Amino acid sequence: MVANKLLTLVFVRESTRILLGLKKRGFGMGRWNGFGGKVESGETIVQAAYRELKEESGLEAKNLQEVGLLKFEFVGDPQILEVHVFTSSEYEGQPTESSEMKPQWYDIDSIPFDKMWPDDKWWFPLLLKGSKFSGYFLFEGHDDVLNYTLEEVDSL
Ligand SMILES: Nc1nc(SCCc2ccccc2)c2[nH]cnc2n1
Repeated sequence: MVANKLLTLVFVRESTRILLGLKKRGFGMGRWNGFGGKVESGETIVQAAYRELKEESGLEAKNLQEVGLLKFEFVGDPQILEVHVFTSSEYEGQPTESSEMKPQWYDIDSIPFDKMWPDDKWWFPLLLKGSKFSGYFLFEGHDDVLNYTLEEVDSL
């Protein structure tokens, strides 16, 4: 059994808009996404979520809530990405460009799905309506989802 790679993904949400970041390099470069990254040894998943948001956006979240668990498998790659998705509605600071991400507010009615990971269009509506969700996506390359499962859950 290959150990999953633990990752975090944080979306800061206001009533009518959500903060996304344009990934400037590395995995997912050129796509708008939430803020996140690897869980380092010696920190919890939640601590990693706070840390990565601060590092990548300049924002200090005050109330992270875990809302989703997503697993991504890529054909030919034994490592499965296990992404813990969080939202925050209270934060301090101003969105600040980092080496990794260029932040921008998007109205929740005009999310740029064509410039995001292809799976997002399926689970983002669940995030926006406040559901908790769990999903698995099998990718071939970074653009094609071969199959997926996605369900709303009562608890993660
Ligand atoms: N939205 C979304 N995000 C990711 S990776 C998120 C976790 C991450 C990884 C590396 C740096 C920062 C954040 C995805 N992978 C496959 N589909 C996907 N959809």
